[in-house]
Amino acid sequence: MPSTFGNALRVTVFGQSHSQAVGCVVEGLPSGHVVDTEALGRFMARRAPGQGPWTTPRKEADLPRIVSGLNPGGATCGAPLAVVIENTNTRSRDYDNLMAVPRPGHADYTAWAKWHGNQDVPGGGHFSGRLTAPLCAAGGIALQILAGHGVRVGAHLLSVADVRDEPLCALDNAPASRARLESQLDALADGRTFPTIDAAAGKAMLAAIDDARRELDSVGGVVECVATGMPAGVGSPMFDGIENLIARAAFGVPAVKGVEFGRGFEAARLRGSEDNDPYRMVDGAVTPVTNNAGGALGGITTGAPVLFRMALKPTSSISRPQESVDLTSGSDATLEVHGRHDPCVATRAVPVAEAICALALLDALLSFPPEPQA
Ligand SMILES: Cc1cc2nc3c(=O)[nH]c(=O)nc-3n(C[C@H](O)[C@H](O)[C@H](O)COP(=O)(O)O)c2cc1C
Ligand SMILES: C=C(O[C@@H]1CC(C(=O)O)=C[C@@H](OP(=O)(O)O)[C@H]1O)C(=O)O
Repeated sequence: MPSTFGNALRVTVFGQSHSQAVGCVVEGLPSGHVVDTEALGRFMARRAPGQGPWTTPRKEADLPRIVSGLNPGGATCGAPLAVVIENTNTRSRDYDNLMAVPRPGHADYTAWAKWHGNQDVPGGGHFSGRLTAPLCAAGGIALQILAGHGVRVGAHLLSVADVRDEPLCALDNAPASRARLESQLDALADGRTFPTIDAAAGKAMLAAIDDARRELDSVGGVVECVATGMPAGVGSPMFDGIENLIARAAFGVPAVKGVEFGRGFEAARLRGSEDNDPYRMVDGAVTPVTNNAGGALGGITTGAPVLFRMALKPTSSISRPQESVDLTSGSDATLEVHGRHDPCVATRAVPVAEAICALALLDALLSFPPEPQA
């Protein structure tokens, strides 16, 4: 069961929600990058559980311990970089009744169908959202390396249930829109606790999450992510394009059910004359005037911001009685899920979108850069 992705930059995640630790091994990082461990810690904290009533109450410090891959000066040294994050706050008894009765919507039944009882159920095992902690550790380092190349990545919670935030200003590539986008990213990076651009939208989202939680239910949401500063010509046609790499990584994030780029599904309702991004020469460079493509054509970057959205389903572990089956007796059963769960997983998936975006783009830059012009 390979839990690995990437080409020149390869990331393998390991661990289960209630094993001693989760972590990752990152191969192919450029050497000589001094990891800013404080910035990495701050990035990890944005994803960590136990932040408030809109997250699972499980408290974890989520300290990324880098156990290899750095030289004595703290710089990447060319060897595989390994990160370990301890699991300190597990409560496996919450899962006693789930050993035989799978939760609808979680991976309990599919894991049983594959491994016939050998799978690790508590905390969701290797399927847990907890595995996004090592993704953030690897992605947090990739973000720092990309920043050194002038690439900036930022994400926000575009919607929860029916409540929408102001969208990122990235479908238009005019200078005024680019300036507006940078100011949106500045605002999102100001240390705010809830990741919306519009604070009022954030408040309404929190209310929607709280309503669902009090009704023993959950809600889903959409995370929108952008990367600015990617040069044109990075990527590959067919199977290793920018969209392929990002989508492959995004679907590794538990609960992601859809990914779209640029105008996304809305483009299917437009005419070519509306959807095409015209070109103009700006300061001697070919520049798309608009960005319906979301920064890639033919799998290769256009130089406009790379823009994608990922849809996360509502949390499957809800406290209402649900219909399931008892796998040991082969009979129908009613299930009540106990324990600590996120009432909306999309809120904590915002830094995760940034992490997988950074990993995919750094991989693309290392694996499929533009060829030098003769
Ligand atoms: C950050 C994050 C936190 C999550 N927390 C929970 C949770 O508390 N309870 C739960 O049932 N699912 C949670 N999930 C989702 C499940 O892990 C996921 O639905 C499950 O592994 C099945 O995978 P699938 O939905 O991608 O098919 C979380 C996902 C993420 C990304
Ligand atoms: C611990 C995290 O989230 C966990 C993700 C998760 C799941 O099923 O995905 C189930 C819960 O696990 P537990 O029952 O052990 O509390 C969440 O708390 C985390 O994201 O760090």
